[in-house]
Amino acid sequence: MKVLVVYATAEGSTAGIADWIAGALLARGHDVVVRSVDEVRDVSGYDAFVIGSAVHDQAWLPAGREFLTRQRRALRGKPVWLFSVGLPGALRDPLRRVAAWGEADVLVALLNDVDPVEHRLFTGVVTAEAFGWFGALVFRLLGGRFGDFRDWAEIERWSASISDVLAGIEAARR
Ligand SMILES: Cc1cc2nc3c(=O)[nH]c(=O)nc-3n(C[C@H](O)[C@H](O)[C@H](O)COP(=O)(O)O)c2cc1C
Repeated sequence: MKVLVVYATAEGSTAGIADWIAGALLARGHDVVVRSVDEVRDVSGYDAFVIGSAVHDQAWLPAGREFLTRQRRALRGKPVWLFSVGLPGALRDPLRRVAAWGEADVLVALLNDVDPVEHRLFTGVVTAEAFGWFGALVFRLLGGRFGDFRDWAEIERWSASISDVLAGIEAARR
């Protein structure tokens, strides 16, 4: 099975997560290609998909949403995993929990186009520069922290679970 890992990023941390997932699948013997959504026109050669986007204003980046809409017919009937990259891990409770609840809203907006096996929300890299001075000030006042919050162990575990499902599908086809 040929797997496409594809991502939409503004600042690069989603690309890093996509690269990690692709590497983890490759290490488990899968045939994997990793690309930005802007680089992919035709997905007909792929059998499974891991698709991720950074979250801005509680929604996927337009390039990520457009990819799903553009490819919805090609994705139908194929296993698709979705991941979103936001900032819950950069906040403290109770705001962290409120931000994590937003996962449902982010996901619901995607379900018109795709019926995923699973969706995960990861925390990415949060920088003051990306927010601008006012946004950064508000974020700090809310108790937010800047930094790289990507949890590689969690991402590795998720990649391993994807690999197990792919292996099961491959075994059933033999
Ligand atoms: C303008 C802006 C808006 C954002 N809005 C949200 C949001 O609504 N929810 C969230 O969880 N994270 C939000 N974030 C945080 C980013 O999703 C997070 O920093 C992520 O790691 C960015 O991924 P990227 O480096 O691939 O662009 C926002 C970041 C920026 C710069």
